[in-house]
Amino acid sequence: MKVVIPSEMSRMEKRTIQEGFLSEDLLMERAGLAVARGVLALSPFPSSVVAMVGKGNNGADAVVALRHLALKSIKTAAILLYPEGEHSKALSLALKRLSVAQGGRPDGILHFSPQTSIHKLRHASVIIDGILGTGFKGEPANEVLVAIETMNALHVPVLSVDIPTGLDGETGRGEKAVQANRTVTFAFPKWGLLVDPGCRYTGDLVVSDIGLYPSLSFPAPSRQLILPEDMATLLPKRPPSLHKGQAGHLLVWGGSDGKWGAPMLSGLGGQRAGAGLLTLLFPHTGPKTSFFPEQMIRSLPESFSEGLSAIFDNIDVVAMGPGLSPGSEELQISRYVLDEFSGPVVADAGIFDLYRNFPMSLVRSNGAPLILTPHPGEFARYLNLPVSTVLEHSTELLLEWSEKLSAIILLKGYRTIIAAPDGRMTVNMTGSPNMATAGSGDVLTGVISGLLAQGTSPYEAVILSAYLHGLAGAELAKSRSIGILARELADSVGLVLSAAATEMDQSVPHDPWGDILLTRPARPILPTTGGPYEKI
Ligand SMILES: NC(=O)C1=CN([C@@H]2O[C@H](COP(=O)(O)OP(=O)(O)OC[C@H]3O[C@@H](n4cnc5c(N)ncnc54)[C@H](OP(=O)(O)O)[C@@H]3O)[C@@H](O)[C@H]2O)[C@H](O)CC1
Ligand SMILES: [K+]
Repeated sequence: MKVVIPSEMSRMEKRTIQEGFLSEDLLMERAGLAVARGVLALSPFPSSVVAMVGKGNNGADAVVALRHLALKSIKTAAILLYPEGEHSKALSLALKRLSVAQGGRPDGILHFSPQTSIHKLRHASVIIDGILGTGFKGEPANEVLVAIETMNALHVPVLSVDIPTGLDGETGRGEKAVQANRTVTFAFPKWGLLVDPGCRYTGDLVVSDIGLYPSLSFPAPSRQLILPEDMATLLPKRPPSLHKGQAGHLLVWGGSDGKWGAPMLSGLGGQRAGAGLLTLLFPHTGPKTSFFPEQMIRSLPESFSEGLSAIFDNIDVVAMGPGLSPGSEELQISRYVLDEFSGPVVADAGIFDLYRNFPMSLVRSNGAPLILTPHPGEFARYLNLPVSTVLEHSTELLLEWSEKLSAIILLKGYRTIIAAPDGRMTVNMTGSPNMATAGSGDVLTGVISGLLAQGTSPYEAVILSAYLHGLAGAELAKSRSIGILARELADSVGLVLSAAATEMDQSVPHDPWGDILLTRPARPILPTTGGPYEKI
């Protein structure tokens, strides 16, 4: 599904109006109706609905919604943050119409003051947040901050129009934003609503079609969200005559004393994703058998400088780094893999420590595909940045470094983000807290590599793996929400992959109006920055 940033959305809106396809008035009418439906979904029989109204069209949408509710005999009030003289034209008109629908009630349209508005707000069944939408830039001004704090301090359900006020729709940043129970966004989800920490403020997300000009001639979507319907086209094809030699040979290189399990789990992830053959490459001091009998072991010779080509000759994909401890030999082998091996390489875990003093060297001189799969702690160490910076600026950092390294980068997290050097970005919404267990990330590295081994193209393999890996965790959570093992997660990947290939329900949930409901997270948890990732 296409995902946009606010500036892109405003351009589309302008174009729709310029082309004479729909007027601003009609677009707003549809937006306001969608918000009114959203209010009734939160509270089917509201005693009163109050909207906090800024000066622009976000506020106008909220006022249109109030009019539709007022016409259903629901008690409504618009609380204005700015004097009439500062209102947009559309907002002024929407307020005039609201006043008619309210029968000219004097307490239907009021001015905001923290002291006098609190009573109305506290007794509302739902508060509509129409303070700022896609027009928001920088940090919320003081008067907006006061309004945000007032709303967040109350225990009244909040519905945000388009974007929770204070949230940056381009990056998902927003230290002081409205904590919404539901956000009704228009036409396409905004990137900042989906990524962490923005998703924690959004609540349930409804994407409502407001009838934009069809086939807007914008470039192919640069940002997207993976939905079940995208899966079928991405899955590797397995013809009836397939034999293991055609399903790809994956080599996982990694491990060190105390960490031999990591590459084994990556191998298992690759096998559960369908790789035909799996070899683990260990130093000569490493184990000679795997925990899993289906995995072959190859030991590096004591002096390996000449023997590397024989090892990598018949390999289709290399995954390197799980459990790896950095050293000069490791640097030498990684250089061989990056520069001489011609297939795709997936680099994880120990590789980031290996290259942390010279991050710009983690590139492939032969131009073959490179995929990096750090978690925020690894990415922060690799870039020599605080973890909090990586978490706050994940969108920008991924775009910058994926271009610099000509690599696809997948940043693991509550909402995993994937960036490609050409500027494409994908956010993944599947997952479950039961995946917070050692070896989860190793399995993901394996799943990506396993799909690559079967010929899936790199970007597609990465986004599909993120989706499947999260789905596997969510499926497991149905029977066990705590205490799962990474090997069980790998098993679950195999099951969801099989189900996806055969019988998966490929429709996106939607209500009778056609509004798409994207997520129903538990009561939002406030974001954390830094800390735990530094320890792993
Ligand atoms: N997408 C669509 O097709 C449609 C969207 N609609 C709705 O319109 C809003 C966007 O409306 P817009 O008027 O462009 O912008 P806002 O309402 O979000 O913001 C209005 C003013 O807010 C001021 N501003 C900006 N940043 C801040 C800040 N940090 N603190 C305080 N105030 C801020 C700014 O005014 P200035 O005078 O300060 O420049 C903005 O002008 C969209 O979100 C949808 O809800 C249409 O209704 C239907 C079509
Ligand atoms: K808003």
